[in-house]
Amino acid sequence: MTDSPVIEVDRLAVAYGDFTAVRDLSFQVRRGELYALLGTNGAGKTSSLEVIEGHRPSASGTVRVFGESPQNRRAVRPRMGMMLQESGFSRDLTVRESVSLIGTLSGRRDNVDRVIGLSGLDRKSSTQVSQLSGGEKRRLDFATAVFGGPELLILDEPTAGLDIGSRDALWAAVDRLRDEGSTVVLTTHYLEEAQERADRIGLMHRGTLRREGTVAELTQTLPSVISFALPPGSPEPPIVGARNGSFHVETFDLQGDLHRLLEWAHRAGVELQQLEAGPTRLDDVFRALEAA
Ligand SMILES: Nc1ncnc2c1ncn2[C@@H]1O[C@H](COP(=O)(O)OP(=O)(O)OP(=O)(O)O)[C@@H](O)[C@H]1O
Repeated sequence: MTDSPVIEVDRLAVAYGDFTAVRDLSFQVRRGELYALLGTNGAGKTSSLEVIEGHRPSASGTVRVFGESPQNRRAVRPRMGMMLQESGFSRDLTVRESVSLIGTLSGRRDNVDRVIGLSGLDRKSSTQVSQLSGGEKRRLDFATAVFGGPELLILDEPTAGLDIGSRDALWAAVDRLRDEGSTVVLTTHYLEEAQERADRIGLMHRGTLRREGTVAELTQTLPSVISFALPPGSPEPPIVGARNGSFHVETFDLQGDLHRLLEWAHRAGVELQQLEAGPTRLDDVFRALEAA
């Protein structure tokens, strides 16, 4: 059944001793989508992903990956590539040996040199893991995750510590996998990456899912902002919201209010200084979540 979700999480709880890190978490990831699980520090994203990856048992609730329990390694592992926050590479192995070993363990097939090239590690192929920089280690993590073009790719803060060129290369490789039909689950603190790429977003805070939807659905719950200043002696503008001599207007009708303001300024011959207008960003949704 191609329409069944790739991941189904139903009332998941994750506990560390007496501490419940994740509570009543439910969400589904559909085939081919990029689902971003975002949240504040300690919200429970990695704990949840670890259950999905089969690395951690749940305290309660159910998780299904391709319809199987994630503990069923034999069924799930060949179909899932993972880029964890902490990799477990042996320090003595070279890049090439690491990709080859993890590739074999994944149960998928690929050309080791192709994967090394794709991850920008060509010149480090014979270097030991212990001699790689932090960013190079992340590239190696990525190489092993995408080995063999998995149907499901789990990326836990994939671009943390990567320079801009490495980020671009990583996203280009993810885009190629998505073109081939792969499903991606992403956590990141770079909200612009999620805003640009996610089909849907789940927002976690203190162990629970607080919001879920497309970027448009999440951002339309908060007003957009228009801000500007006026030269001394200017007439009153048609929209209200004065603050310290400048104007800061929150609106759910950005286009209409901006149109009225510009028309008024044109007719009154008033210069709108430092004019800024823009839709709500994911950052604002995030801040509202933390403040709640
Ligand atoms: N091994 C552990 N033992 C005890 N508590 C843990 C352990 N791992 C995580 N926690 C706690 O569980 C909570 C959730 O942690 P988790 O790493 O899942 O959060 P996160 O959303 O991935 O955070 P971040 O964005 O900071 O990486 C935190 O309060 C954390 O301190």
